[in-house]
Amino acid sequence: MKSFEQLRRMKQQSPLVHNMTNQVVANHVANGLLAIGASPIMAYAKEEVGPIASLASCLVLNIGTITTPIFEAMLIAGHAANEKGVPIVLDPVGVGVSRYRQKLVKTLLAELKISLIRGNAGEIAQLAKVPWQAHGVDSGTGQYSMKKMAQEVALANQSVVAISGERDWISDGKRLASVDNGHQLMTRVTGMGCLLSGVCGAFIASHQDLFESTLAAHITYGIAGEKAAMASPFPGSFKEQFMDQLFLLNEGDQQRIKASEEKI
Ligand SMILES: Nc1ncnc2c1ncn2[C@@H]1O[C@H](COP(=O)(O)OP(=O)(O)O)[C@@H](O)[C@H]1O
Ligand SMILES: Cc1ncsc1CCOP(=O)(O)O
Ligand SMILES: [Mg+2]
Repeated sequence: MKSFEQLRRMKQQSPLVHNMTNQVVANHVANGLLAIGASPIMAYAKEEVGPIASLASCLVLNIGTITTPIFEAMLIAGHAANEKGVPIVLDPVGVGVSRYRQKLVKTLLAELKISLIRGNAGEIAQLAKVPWQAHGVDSGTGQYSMKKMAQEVALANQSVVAISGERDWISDGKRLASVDNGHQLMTRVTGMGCLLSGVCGAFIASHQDLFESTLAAHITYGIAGEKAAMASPFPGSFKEQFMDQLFLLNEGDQQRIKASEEKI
């Protein structure tokens, strides 16, 4: 796994990541992307999202506080990105909480070519149509195999799928990997999944292989979480430490990798 080589390449390129994210986390996502070495831009107006998505290195669509005008702008941005071959990440935040979100996500998946669908177990379970007790925007609980869910949703949508949690699962339908890096405190700060979606976008933008770059993003992000938790055991200071650790990630952290690829 050449995760840190990919991190270095990403930093060199400093990809422009166009985020159409939610109101809760926009600042957190922009700061995290800057800390790790990417270049964020947030833009939502239908009049400008097409040109911005066309010149970006990646487009991230996050439905966390979606409204109909933003949804319509996402379609414009998405079509522009697809036309130029700009990869799209979809974070279906809380897709299980309302029929409205389900309908919007269905349309996004039908109309756009999405490179990566990244969400927690509750969100991906909703897309997989398997029983799950999601808890608002949090993952909740369920019995269905996460690795099966990742594979199935990847095959159904012809995209890479990443499910986050204590163990992350990444699949493109043919390959499957798990990542055990990360720390429980990451669930005590809002926007940690949303920022991960942005970071995945930055890695994908800088590498040819979607599966490998998604894996590298999860590994490095999880390691930053572990290092931040060593320095601060409480959510407020953890959040600040986490930003610092995104900035400090380097090849010396290689030995912290806890990930494996499985044959399927
Ligand atoms: N229990 C946990 N232990 C370790 N890391 C976790 C745990 N839960 C989530 N993470 C990490 O936190 C990050 C955000 O994941 P998650 O909380 O599932 O996303 P979301 O905020 O979208 O629900 C990921 O990097 C994931 O690996
Ligand atoms: C709390 C909340 N409500 C709507 S979006 C949002 C943020 C979700 O962030 P994350 O999925 O990264 O935990
Ligand atoms: Mg989330």
